[in-house]
Amino acid sequence: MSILIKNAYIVTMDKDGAGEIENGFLLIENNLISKIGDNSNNAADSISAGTVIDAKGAILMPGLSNTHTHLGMTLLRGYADDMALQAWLETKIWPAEANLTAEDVYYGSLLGCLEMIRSGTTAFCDMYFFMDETAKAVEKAGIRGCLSYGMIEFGDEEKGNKELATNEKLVRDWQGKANGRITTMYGPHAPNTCCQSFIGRSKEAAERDGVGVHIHVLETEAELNQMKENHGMCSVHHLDAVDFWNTEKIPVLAAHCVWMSDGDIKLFAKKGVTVSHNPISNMKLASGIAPIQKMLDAGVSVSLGTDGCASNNNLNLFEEMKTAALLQKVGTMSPTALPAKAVVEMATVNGGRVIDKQTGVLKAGNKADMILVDIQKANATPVFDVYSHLVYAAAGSDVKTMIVDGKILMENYKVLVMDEEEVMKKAKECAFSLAERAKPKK
Ligand SMILES: O=c1[nH]cnc2c1ncn2[C@@H]1O[C@H](CO)[C@@H](O)[C@H]1O
Ligand SMILES: [Zn+2]
Repeated sequence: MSILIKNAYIVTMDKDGAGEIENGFLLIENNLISKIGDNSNNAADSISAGTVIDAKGAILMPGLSNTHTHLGMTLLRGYADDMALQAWLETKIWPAEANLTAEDVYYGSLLGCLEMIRSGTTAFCDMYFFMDETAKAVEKAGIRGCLSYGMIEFGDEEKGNKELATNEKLVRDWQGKANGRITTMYGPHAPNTCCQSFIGRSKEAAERDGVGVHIHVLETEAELNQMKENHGMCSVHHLDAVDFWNTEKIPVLAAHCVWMSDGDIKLFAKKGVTVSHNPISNMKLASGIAPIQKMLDAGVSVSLGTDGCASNNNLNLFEEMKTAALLQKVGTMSPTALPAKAVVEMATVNGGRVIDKQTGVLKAGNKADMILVDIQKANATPVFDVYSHLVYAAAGSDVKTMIVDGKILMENYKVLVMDEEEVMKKAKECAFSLAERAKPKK
């Protein structure tokens, strides 16, 4: 199987390599990129391929990576808004989740995959329940998923053992499946919903199994205050005591990181932790503004995430890129903070690196995960600077074609891997039935 894409404006995101190629070609053989180059002299004409895509009028770039989602929560899009995080979780979200079924999570996940395909996201890191169902949805949709089970034990050892066993089963059953598109992590939920020793144990299990860890950390000021009151230190230092941030053996992914001190940032830089910045969720729940420019200056690898659809309320990383840039500028009162190219790097290179080292950059030998962004549109006229266009003017709905692992998932706006109408219909049925079951009993 080979695919040749030609006449594209290629944004490789390869710092040491090709950079941008105004009129380029890219050859895919099986699931890998085998060649990439300049086509202004029609060099691609001598290459034969099974499928040829003429990408004139489009940007070819690495697919985006969404490093923090709860995919099953797409069913709860718009279910509870305009609330503070703790009240939102305790009075609305957790009671609804208590009624979730496997079928709900399957269709919620499939709907999430569909939305990601339509808006340019080729890979994501998830933390939720019924993860077999999310894995099945990822298998069908053709994208790349790094799946963790959201473990919550509230200091209860017996519950903790069960939670660890459930996550372990996910790792055993799915790690490396679907030609490596499905990978797994351990997902201790947060430092204020899991105790320190449990989080330490989940890190040990992850190292034993050779997979990463994914956690929420310092999302709210309330968490910071609670940790200081109960343990005399912030969540980052509390978990450093069990060596949680050590990335020598496995990747460590920390979502939110809004209330990080300068010392926390230094520690993350030194340890090599990947941060998932979720600006829209942080704004919607009024959690605060994460110090992203400071993190980048300190050398922390920062990626982008949407969080679940109940706190965003979509999975559109183009919106997230623009919001990230704007929020940093207003947060630091500096218009030069978080410039466009740095944001694109977060959504591609940095996110890709934590999911699969062979993704996030278009270069020979990497996996063939990429998108075509349509620029024959009013909102793309003119394009002076491609990064500025992608962050400030482009929309998720401008993504016209997606290839993951060498397979075309969407071509010229047509999704090839599922019946869209059917998926939306089923997801809607599941969502309304779930809301009905979650109503308080009289
Ligand atoms: O922003 C958030 N902060 C903390 N928890 C969250 C957030 N969004 C979703 N969940 C919750 O995390 C668990 C995942 O396993 C779920 O209970 C989900 O509702
Ligand atoms: Zn979350």
